[in-house]
Amino acid sequence: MEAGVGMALQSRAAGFGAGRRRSALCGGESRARVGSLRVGDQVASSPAAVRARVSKPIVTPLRAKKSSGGHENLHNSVDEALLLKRKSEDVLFHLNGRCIYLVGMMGSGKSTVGKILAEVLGYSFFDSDKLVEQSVGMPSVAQIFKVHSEAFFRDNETSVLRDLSSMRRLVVATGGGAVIRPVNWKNMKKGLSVWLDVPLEALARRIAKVGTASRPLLDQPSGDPYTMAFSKLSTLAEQRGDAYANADVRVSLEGMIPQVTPSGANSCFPI
Ligand SMILES: Nc1ncnc2c1ncn2[C@@H]1O[C@H](COP(=O)(O)OP(=O)(O)O)[C@@H](O)[C@H]1O
Ligand SMILES: O=C(O)C1=C[C@@H](OP(=O)(O)O)[C@@H](O)[C@H](O)C1
Repeated sequence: MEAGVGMALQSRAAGFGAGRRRSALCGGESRARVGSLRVGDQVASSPAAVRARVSKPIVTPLRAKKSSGGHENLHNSVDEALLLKRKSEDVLFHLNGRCIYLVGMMGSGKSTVGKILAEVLGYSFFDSDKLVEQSVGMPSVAQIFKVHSEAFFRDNETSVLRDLSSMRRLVVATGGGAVIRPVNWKNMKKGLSVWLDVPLEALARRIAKVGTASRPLLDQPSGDPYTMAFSKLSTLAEQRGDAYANADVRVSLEGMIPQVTPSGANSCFPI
């Protein structure tokens, strides 16, 4: 593992919060750390540990927060939690410790969905953009593009994905452009790749809502944010062609479009 990326993984892991994850991710240096994660995984994969991990899905609190309350909502939440628990046990069995890589265009929800998925599965979550920022020692992807170049960012992204690919039980939100390099696919294919396929209109709406400052490929000095984002996203989608379709699984959000409100797309939660 290269020193920079190793450091980034270590500091990200150290900040991961819950003691359970800290003990799985912390300990040893660079390669040794990856090794210790594997050992921790085997321990944490016992049926009892898996049950403990999936007993507290976070989708329930998300729903509960958005609802107006009352018994019906509480019952829905309990049913959902049970359903989710059963599904996650099923998925965990088939995954057998392999990582999940979320791919998709900017704004497709890789980070948002990735955090939820990791929580539900009892996996650790990593955002490859954040790891690149940490390994380069810069606060944002935008700054890396500005001070260095897109090529420099892509090289670091490739290093991060290579390092992550030797680990287990992770959900990784990749950068939207990670799919353009075959070497990244070689690494992501060690796990299960999932393409969040969201229509460009919804992406542009989401991005216009939060602004383009953190996404240098979409950042424009002037113009209507929705129109500019839509136009750039269309060009990128065309350039990337079928690259996303290399993924093992495609989750299409086409059917969710009617639920997207003009004021924001949050009515889509949860996927
Ligand atoms: N399923 C969803 N429904 C509605 N909005 C979403 C959904 N997923 C993500 N978003 C919103 O879209 C924006 C971009 O999401 P994010 O997870 O950062 O995407 P990515 O990591 O793929 O670039 C965020 O403001 C997020 O709240
Ligand atoms: O599509 C792309 O080329 C990019 C997507 C971004 O990540 P998100 O998809 O998380 O926004 C980030 O890696 C960088 O700005 C380039």
